[in-house]
Amino acid sequence: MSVLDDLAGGLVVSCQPLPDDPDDPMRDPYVQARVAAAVVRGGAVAVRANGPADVRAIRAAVDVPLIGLYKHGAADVFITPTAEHAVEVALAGAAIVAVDATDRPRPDGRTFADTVRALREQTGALVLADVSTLAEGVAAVEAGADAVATTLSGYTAASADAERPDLALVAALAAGVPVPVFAEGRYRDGEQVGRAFAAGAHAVVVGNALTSPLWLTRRLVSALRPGPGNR
Ligand SMILES: CC(=O)N[C@H](C=O)[C@@H](O)[C@H](O)[C@H](O)COP(=O)(O)O
Repeated sequence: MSVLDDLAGGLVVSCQPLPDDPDDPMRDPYVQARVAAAVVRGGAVAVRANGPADVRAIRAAVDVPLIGLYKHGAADVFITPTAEHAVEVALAGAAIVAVDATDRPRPDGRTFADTVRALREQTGALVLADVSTLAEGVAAVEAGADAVATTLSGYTAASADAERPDLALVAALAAGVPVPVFAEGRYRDGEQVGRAFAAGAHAVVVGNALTSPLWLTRRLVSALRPGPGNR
């Protein structure tokens, strides 16, 4: 039995500050650990978290498996861009490490397969490949990924026109790769989560719609403002 089996049919909650706002007041490991404790109390089967400090704090606060990632740098590939980032977040307490597995150049010039190999040599963590297309998912599994996630659909040139959330990619991956598929990215309500499971998702990851007061408030405030379509 792998830790992935424990997540089948479950809701994973991503507990992270907003990446595009360095002054998000939620950017604090203690705060993220309390958010994680709340979502686990509410029924989350796993928590996704960014960076060794948050992963360590959350690891101490909850008993569920952690999906760790390490956002770093300003290059296109910024979700766990190197093997060193992957190892660091695994050693902080992530049972599963999420790594960008898109076909874009990586900042260290190595391949996704190199990163998977290094992580395996140094830790017991599993690898969740964050992809934006079916082809990237197939390549990631060939390179050794234990699971794939639709996290980066809508964030790459190749997926700019994809639906949001990308249920078609969930269905294509579920039919096209022999590993668990995580539906992630822009899931906002229970109806969308249900559709992801119906499309073949192993688990569904929800972030901002559950864990970011900043994102939620900005969204509501901008909907209240008079403007085209809002009158
Ligand atoms: C593209 C990127 O950087 N995604 C990140 C991945 O960890 C997070 O910023 C997202 O919040 C997460 O994927 C969950 O998605 P949403 O918050 O839409 O439910």
